[in-house]
Amino acid sequence: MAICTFAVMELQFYKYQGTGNDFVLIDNRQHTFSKNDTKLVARLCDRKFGIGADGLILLEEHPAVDFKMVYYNADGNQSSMCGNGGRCIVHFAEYLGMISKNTTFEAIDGLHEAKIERGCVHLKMNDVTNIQTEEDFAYLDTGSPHHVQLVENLADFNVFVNGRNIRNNRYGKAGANVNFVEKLEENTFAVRTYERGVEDETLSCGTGVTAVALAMFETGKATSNKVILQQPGGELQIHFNKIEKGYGDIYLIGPATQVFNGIITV
Ligand SMILES: N[C@@H](CCC[C@H](N)C(=O)O)C(=O)O
Repeated sequence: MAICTFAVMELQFYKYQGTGNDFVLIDNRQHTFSKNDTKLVARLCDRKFGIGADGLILLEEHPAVDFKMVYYNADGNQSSMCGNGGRCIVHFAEYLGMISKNTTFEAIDGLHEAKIERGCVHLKMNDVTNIQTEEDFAYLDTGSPHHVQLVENLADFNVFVNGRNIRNNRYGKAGANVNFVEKLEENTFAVRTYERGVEDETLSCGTGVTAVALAMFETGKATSNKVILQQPGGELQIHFNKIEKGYGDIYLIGPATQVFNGIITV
């Protein structure tokens, strides 16, 4: 078997981060990037053999709204909604000159509106209607599935071991993302997340902090509809309204930054 392989294609990429959750973004309006190449996505996300990222996002054309977002986890598989990735792709669309300050785009969980204001992307998330609360945790879907659990002394908590156990043992084959939370002050929480598909702790998770804010409000541990979430990668805010069957007008608010761009031969 040959041990040497030759690269065949040059790929323009853009590396982004949103509160430390990092992504490779690709402008795929010309459909040059194959959507079913799990191995290639995993290699591009690999921190030693590739560019390095928690996920990869394709920006594609859409017939009715500004663009379409296609999201892959670092393991190479297409997955459910990514909130931080959603904020990054809005910044990317503005960088490409496709939008100005306001946009509507389609992701796997439907349409999202967003606006860019004073360096922050305000991303509207879908309504959340079903929050399951148990004695010591909550489970809800904010575009992606999330387990939310309060712990003491979050800074010293083993997120990797406990997150992986809960992800594998409680949620079966599909799994879930697992968020550990500590209340810091009224309506401010520290959050650390074990992410499905990355299979590790990430520095931030957008759908995760959305789940935490709603679960804390639902269980009376937050009293405001504006909640601050502090994660290892930085701070995000969630604003929302109580609606008849759950929560609506949910906004994930925070920065999104292009770190570098380049060409990789694949
Ligand atoms: N980092 C994301 C969540 C990405 C999806 C997740 N790993 C899953 O497969 O459920 C975010 O910011 O929301």
